[in-house]
Amino acid sequence: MDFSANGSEETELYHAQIHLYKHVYNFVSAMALKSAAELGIADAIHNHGKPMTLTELASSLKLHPSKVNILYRFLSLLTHNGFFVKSKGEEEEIAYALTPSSKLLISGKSTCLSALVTGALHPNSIDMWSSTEKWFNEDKEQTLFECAKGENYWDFLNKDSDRLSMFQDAMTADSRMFKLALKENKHVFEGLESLVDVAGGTGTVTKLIHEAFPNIKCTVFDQPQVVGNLTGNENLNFVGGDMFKSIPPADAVLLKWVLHDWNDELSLKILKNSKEAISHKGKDGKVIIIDISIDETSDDHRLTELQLEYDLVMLTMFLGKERTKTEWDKLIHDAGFSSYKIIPISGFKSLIEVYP
Ligand SMILES: C[S@@+](CC[C@H](N)C(=O)[O-])C[C@H]1O[C@@H](n2cnc3c(N)ncnc32)[C@H](O)[C@@H]1O
Repeated sequence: MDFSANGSEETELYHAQIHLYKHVYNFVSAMALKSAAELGIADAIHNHGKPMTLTELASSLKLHPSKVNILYRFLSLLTHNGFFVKSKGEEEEIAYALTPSSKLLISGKSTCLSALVTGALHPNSIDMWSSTEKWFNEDKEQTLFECAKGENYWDFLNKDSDRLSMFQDAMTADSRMFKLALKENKHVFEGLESLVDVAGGTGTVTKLIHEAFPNIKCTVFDQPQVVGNLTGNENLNFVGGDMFKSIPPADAVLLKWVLHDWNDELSLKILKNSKEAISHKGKDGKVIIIDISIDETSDDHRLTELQLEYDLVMLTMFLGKERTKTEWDKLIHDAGFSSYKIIPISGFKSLIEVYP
């Protein structure tokens, strides 16, 4: 479409329409990506060892012949969106190759994010969005999830072991990416004798820390139903409990992807309990927070958009929030800590070292 009639009212209108439609249909791109993860397209191309033609791909995915053209249409959008690239295969047929983004869907790799894609886009997480109107109009403090399903997300998960494992698998996928951040930020953990990973899930992050620093006594602390059946070794143990009551003592408390689940009042409680847990180390203890820190001055539109989208996910699921630098500053000081340092890691998250 030609918008060369610069500045005309029509041009502005067309731009506005495209902008609006683009945002309306963003969900189609998300769902096409989910289909790619479910079908295992990246695995098929990876296992083939070279770009695959549509026919090869459809046959490897064991699709019914009537679905080959449907696969082609999905691949067209996914290719446009940067998940595949087209090249010329043998006999000049178009073949599809992986890109850095679709390589994140190869199963068995430490960087595989398929479980995050399918978990985040599962009806369990998506259905609630049809209740936003009711949520806005109800005179009640509750999450959108609660408004839609009649119970909070944690109760919903805890009722069904398949749901709980799906959630933990999504978290595990995200946590595995931490390996890179750990490599780049070894100094944060050097010199520690003990560490407690609070709300550490099934321990993916702790295991990576344990691998890199086998001498640190690591504890994964989470709800009893999450860690109850897990066993570790001499320097890696699992403890069930409630972080709002107390946290096991250690030189350092790790809070990865935790504080964004909670509002300021509850986050303060977790931070104060964390301060208590490191109190035996005096000024040498520390709390390590891994979460998003929104930089309001950033001109990276895509990054800020992702961070703000995460903020709405946290709000709707948990009444939690992604915090700006200013909000972190206030929360950390309100919890009684004296100083902190924000280190950007893994693209859109930050590691915040907090000192008593
Ligand atoms: C978003 S997940 C983060 C898991 C992990 N830190 C990670 O990055 O993969 C939040 C975790 O908080 C745990 N949790 C929720 N309430 C808790 C409580 N009261 N005490 C301890 N853990 C809790 C959940 O079981 C879940 O594993």
